[in-house]
Amino acid sequence: SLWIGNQRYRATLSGWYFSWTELDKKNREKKTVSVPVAEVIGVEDGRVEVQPQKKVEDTDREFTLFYVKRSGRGSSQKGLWSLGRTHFRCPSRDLRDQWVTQLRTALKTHSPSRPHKLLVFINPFGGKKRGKQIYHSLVAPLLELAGISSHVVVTERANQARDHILKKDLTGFDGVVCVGGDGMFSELLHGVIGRTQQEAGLSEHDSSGVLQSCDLHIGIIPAGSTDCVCFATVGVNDPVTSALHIIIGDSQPLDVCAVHHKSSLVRYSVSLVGYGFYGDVLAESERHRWMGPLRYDYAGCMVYLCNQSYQGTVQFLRADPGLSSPRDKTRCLSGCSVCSESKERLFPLSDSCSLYSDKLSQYSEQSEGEWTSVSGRFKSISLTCMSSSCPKSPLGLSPSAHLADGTGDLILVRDTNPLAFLTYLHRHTTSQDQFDLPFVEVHRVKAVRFSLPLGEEDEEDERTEQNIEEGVMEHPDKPCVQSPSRSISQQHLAGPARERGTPNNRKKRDFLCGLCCSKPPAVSVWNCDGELLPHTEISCRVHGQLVRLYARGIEDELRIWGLCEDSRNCNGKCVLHSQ
Ligand SMILES: Nc1ncnc2c1ncn2[C@@H]1O[C@H](COP(=O)(O)OP(=O)(O)OP(=O)(O)O)[C@@H](O)[C@H]1O
Repeated sequence: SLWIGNQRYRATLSGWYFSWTELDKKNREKKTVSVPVAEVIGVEDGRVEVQPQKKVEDTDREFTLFYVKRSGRGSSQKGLWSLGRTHFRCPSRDLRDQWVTQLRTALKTHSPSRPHKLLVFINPFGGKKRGKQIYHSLVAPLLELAGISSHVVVTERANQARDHILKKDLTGFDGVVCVGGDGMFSELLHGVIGRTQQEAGLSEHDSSGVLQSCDLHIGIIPAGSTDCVCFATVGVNDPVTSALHIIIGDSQPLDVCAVHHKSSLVRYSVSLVGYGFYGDVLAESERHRWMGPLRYDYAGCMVYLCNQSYQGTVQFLRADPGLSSPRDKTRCLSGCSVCSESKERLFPLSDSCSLYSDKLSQYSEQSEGEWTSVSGRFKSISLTCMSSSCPKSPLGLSPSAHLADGTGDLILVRDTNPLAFLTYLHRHTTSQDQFDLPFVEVHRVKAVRFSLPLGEEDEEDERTEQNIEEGVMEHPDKPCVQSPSRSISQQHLAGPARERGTPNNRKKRDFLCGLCCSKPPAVSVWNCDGELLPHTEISCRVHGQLVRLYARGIEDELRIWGLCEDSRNCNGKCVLHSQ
C-alpha cells in the first residue's frame, strides 16, 4: 500500500510498468494509473518539486515519482508532454527506501538507451531570441532531474555548431542537441553526417556512394521561427515535450536526401527540396527578412500573383511500389510498420538486434532500376523525405510520406491556371487530397535529377563558377561537407552578390516581374530546407535511416489510450500515464 495524500493505493512494479490503483474504504479497486518504466524521468527521496523552482522537503517516508504525462485524450494539443509528478507516502522509511531502489533499478534495466552526457548548442538569435531562457528555465532542470550532464555552447556565429561537431573531440557524448530552429538543426545534421563519414573514410561527394549511418543522436529543442523538423518528428513544437523525448532516449531514424551538383555535395535535406514556387517564395522572403515570420506569407502572396512556371526535365528512380505508395492514405506514426520493415531492406547485413551496430545502406547501381523522365513546364517541383507537416499544414506536403523507409515523395505540379494552382495550395491546409488534381503527379522515389532546357545550362554554369570563386563551395576533396549555410547563402545569393548584375543575378531580381514584364525569368532557384541552393542542375539521392533523432514520430492517440497492460480486464478504468 502507498498513500497519495489521504487516499490509499495498491501499487505494483511489474516488469515494464509501475501502476497504482485507487482503493475505496471496502478495498474495491477504482481508477488505475499505469506509467511505463521507460517513461519515468526520475525518483527522488522526500517531497520534491522542480517547477517553477527546485524545492526538496526531505520527509523520511515519502518519495516523489517524475514521469511523462500526456495531454488529455482528445486534447487539441496532441502529442504534448509535460512532467508528471506524484508524491507517495509509504508505511515506513525502510519501505520507502526499497521502493526508491527498486524503481531506480527498473529504470536502468528497462531504459538502456538513455543519454548520460549531451552536447547542447544554443542559438541566442533564433526565433524570438529566447533560446537561452528556454534552455535554462525549461530544459536544464529536467536534465538535472534525470541525472543527464550537459556541456552547453552558446553560439557566436553561424556554422559554429557544425564546425564544433566536425572538429572537436566528442568522446563521452551520447548525443548533440540544438536549441533553435530548422537552421540550427541543419547545422547539427551536416556536422553529424560529415563527422561520421570522415571517421569511416568515406567521401560525401560521390553522388552514388554509400554513406555510413550515424550513431550520435540529434535532439531538437524548438526555439526558432520555423521548427518544421521538430513538428514532423514529435508532433508538436514544445521545448518540454522535446526535452522529455531526449531524456527517455527515444530514437527515431530519419531518411536524409543528399543533394549534389556535378561531383560535389551541395547540402543534405530532410524536409523539402523545392523548385519553382517554393524556391521563389524563399528567395523573395529573404529580401524581406525585416518583416520577421510574416515575410513568408507576404512572399507567398507575391510569388503566387506572379504566376510563374519553369521549364525543365525531371528524372527519377522509383521506389518499390509494392511496399508503399504516396497515395495509400496511410500515415507514418510512431512505431510505423513500413519504416521498421524497411530497416532489414536497407541494412540487410546489420545485426537486427543492435540499434547501434555499424551499418551501411545497401545502394548498388545494379539494383537501382530504370530512370523515368518527365519534361515540361512546372509550377513547382518538390521532393520531401517526410510528410513535412507543420502547424499551417497539419497533414503536410505529402501526408503519406514516411520518416524512415529510404524513400522520398516527388511532387510535380505542372503549369496550370492561377485558380487551379490556388486550389492545390489551399488543399494543404485542409484534409482534401492535394494530389487528386489533373495537373499534379506524385511518385515515391529513391533518387531525382533535374536539368534545364538546352540553352539555359550555360548561365547556370556561369553562376556556379561565380559561387565557387566566392567560396560558396569548398573543394570536393575536402572531407567535411561545406554547406552553403543560411548565412553563406544569404551572403552570396540573397545578399550583395545578387546585386552585381551578372545574368543570373538579374534573373533572381526579376522573380516578381511576372505581373509587368514581357519576358519572365526562365530559371527558378532551389529551396533546400529553407536555404537557397547556388545551383539549378542538381541530383538528389535518399539515404535511408542515415541519422537518428531523440524522437518517436507522431503518436497515434488511439494506440496510446488503448494501450494498457491489461486493457481487456480494466473495464475502461485504467489510464496509461495520468492525464
Ligand atoms: N550566434 C549566431 N549568430 C548568427 N547566426 C547564427 C548563430 N548561431 C546560429 N546561427 C545561424 O542562424 C540560422 C537560423 O537559426 P535558427 O534556425 O536557430 O533560427 P530561426 O529563427 O528558425 O531562423 P530563420 O527564421 O532564419 O529560419 C542558422 O542557420 C544558424 O546557422
